[in-house]
Amino acid sequence: MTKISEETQETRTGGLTSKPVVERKEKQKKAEVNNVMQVDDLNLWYGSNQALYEINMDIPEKRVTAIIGPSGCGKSTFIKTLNRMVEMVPIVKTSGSIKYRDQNIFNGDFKQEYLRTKVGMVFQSPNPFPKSVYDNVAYGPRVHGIKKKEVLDEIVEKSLKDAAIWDELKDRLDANAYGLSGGQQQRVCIARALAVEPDVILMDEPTSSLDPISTSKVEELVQELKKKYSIIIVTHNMQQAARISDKTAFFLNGELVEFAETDDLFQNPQDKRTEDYITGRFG
Ligand SMILES: Nc1ncnc2c1ncn2[C@@H]1O[C@H](COP(=O)(O)OP(=O)(O)OP(=O)(O)O)[C@@H](O)[C@H]1O
Repeated sequence: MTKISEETQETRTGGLTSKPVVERKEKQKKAEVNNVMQVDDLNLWYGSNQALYEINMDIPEKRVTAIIGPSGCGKSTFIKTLNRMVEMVPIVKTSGSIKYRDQNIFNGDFKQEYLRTKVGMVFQSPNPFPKSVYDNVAYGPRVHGIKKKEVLDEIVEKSLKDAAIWDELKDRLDANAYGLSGGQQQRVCIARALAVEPDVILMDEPTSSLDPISTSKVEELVQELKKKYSIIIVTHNMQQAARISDKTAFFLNGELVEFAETDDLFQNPQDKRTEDYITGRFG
């Protein structure tokens, strides 16, 4: 049973990024997929309020994994747990384990700085520093001790190219990032995340504040980025999840209700709650 109509599928793709469903499925079947992160029995509490319940999830390498679900279901909490940013809230407690490349990130000897380098994050609203485009992108490498101008130049160029914004900005590297459009700012923030050579990129509703053209640029970029990086993207927009992700996780009230290949989840959901959500009966 097709849950999203042909017409919606046409509208949502706009002919930009999607491949025929059958072709995509074939590709996925052929490809051997490793996991970059593995979440086991994860629970999380804000003080006495439990926000995540017994989450088990293997996150595939070099794929786009979408997290969907109604407001307050724990999507942001979940992805911020993957790089332990959630623990910036002092009342947070967790149990269970999250492995990044087979090492438990909650272990005392797992360096948080290393985790944040390897598991980068892009936020809902573009948040460039009030500095030049160049300094924004060079910020992380400088913090990591890279000082040589030639090396920084190379990193800045490569990161902006990988974020598909080099051509637009190569003559404006000294311009203040605040003066860019929202969509350009978001791609500079993606370049800033890429500059420290992450492995996983967490994106928390990265297009929710962008116009449709900037949104489609970021969506196209995500398709490019997954060739090198593993991407986990929170989105309120089910059409976006269907357009750009390989796997989708549906969260509800802090539980992971269903996690499947995106086409399967949208076309043949196994749980009634998933079906009700994707067909718009709630949320
Ligand atoms: N800093 C915090 N302190 C206490 N409770 C919090 C905090 N952040 C989130 N929560 C609670 O945790 C639960 C999950 O929130 P979270 O923001 O992860 O959901 P979400 O699915 O990302 O929502 P939205 O789609 O609205 O962004 C909610 O009940 C929320 O109130």
